[in-house]
Amino acid sequence: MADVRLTQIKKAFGKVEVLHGITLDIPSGEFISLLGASGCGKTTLLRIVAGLEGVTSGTVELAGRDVTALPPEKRDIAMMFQSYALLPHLSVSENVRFPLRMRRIGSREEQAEKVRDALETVQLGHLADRKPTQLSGGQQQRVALARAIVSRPSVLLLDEPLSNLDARLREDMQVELIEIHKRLGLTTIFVTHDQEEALSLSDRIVLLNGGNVEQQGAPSEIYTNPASGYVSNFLGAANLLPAVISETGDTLSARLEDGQSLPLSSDESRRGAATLALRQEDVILCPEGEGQIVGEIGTRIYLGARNRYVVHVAGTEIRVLAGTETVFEDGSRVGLTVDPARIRALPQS
Ligand SMILES: Nc1ncnc2c1ncn2[C@@H]1O[C@H](COP(=O)(O)OP(=O)(O)OP(=O)(O)O)[C@@H](O)[C@H]1O
Repeated sequence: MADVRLTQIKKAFGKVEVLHGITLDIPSGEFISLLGASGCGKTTLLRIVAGLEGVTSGTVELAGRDVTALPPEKRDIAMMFQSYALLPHLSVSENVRFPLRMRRIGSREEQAEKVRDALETVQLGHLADRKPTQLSGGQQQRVALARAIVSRPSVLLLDEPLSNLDARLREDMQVELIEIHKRLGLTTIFVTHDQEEALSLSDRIVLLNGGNVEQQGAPSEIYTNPASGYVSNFLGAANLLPAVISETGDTLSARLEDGQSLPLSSDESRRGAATLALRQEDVILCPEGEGQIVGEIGTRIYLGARNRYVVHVAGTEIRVLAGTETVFEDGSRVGLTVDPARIRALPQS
């Protein structure tokens, strides 16, 4: 059964409609990410699930119960925000206990035990008596997470919870989130505008665009099968090249704007004007004349274990991730090869 069911959710602020009829079923225990550019409506949708924002029309059901008209405290959910808002005058354990006190959940002893459990889960048991100001940013974030999970809500809502952390801490917290999710099995809705974070954490990604669902699916599915140029572009993974697809005898090829052609897999069903999506790691650079097409190196960006090249090809620029064994100099002509099975043909954008 779906743990969270959103049906035709519309939301307007004044005369401006920002959600245009979102329908989503989230099964129990799933980790789902709402991904999308700033202003696409992610936070508004999350606040609607939490009950912090009303809907203009549509329904919110939690565990089969219509909660559309219920206030947040009557919904079995917890939310963790980007600004984790710990109470500075309370100790770590008192902060974590706070929602239990507010909702009058359990006796004092039961509350103390739940707090200990939650702090152990985020590995902060040893800091229970500290004040938030005596903690690092990452530790404060973990206290906020403990506070969100202490009442064992059936649904956990996370609004960009890692965006205030530096890159290293962020990675640690991502791993921790995955582990906690596995251990507790909470249905989790995670809002982010960071595609890598969404790809690495989620069972399913829902990509929003301007208040509509643009595409949803497992991370690998969305990554390898973007339904539109927008998705492909948003995932930051693919280069988009205009092309015309045609068949000559048994061979299928895509003619680029400068007349060069790339072979396509015979499985490709699209014909005519299209947009090719080539992922940066799928384009192989080689000496000019050895590739399927030619281009010219614009810039090389050194990334440590890899190089990223900007390559001018067919009147546009594409990005290519390559190893460091061979270095191609700026301005040199190169060949480019792509396995036809790795090329996606999207509608013309
Ligand atoms: N209380 C409000 N009153 C009026 N407009 C609002 C209100 N809250 C949000 N909006 C508008 O609704 C749209 C969606 O906002 P929302 O915060 O949901 O986007 P978001 O995808 O979470 O963006 P971000 O990643 O920047 O937080 C935006 O255009 C925003 O300006």
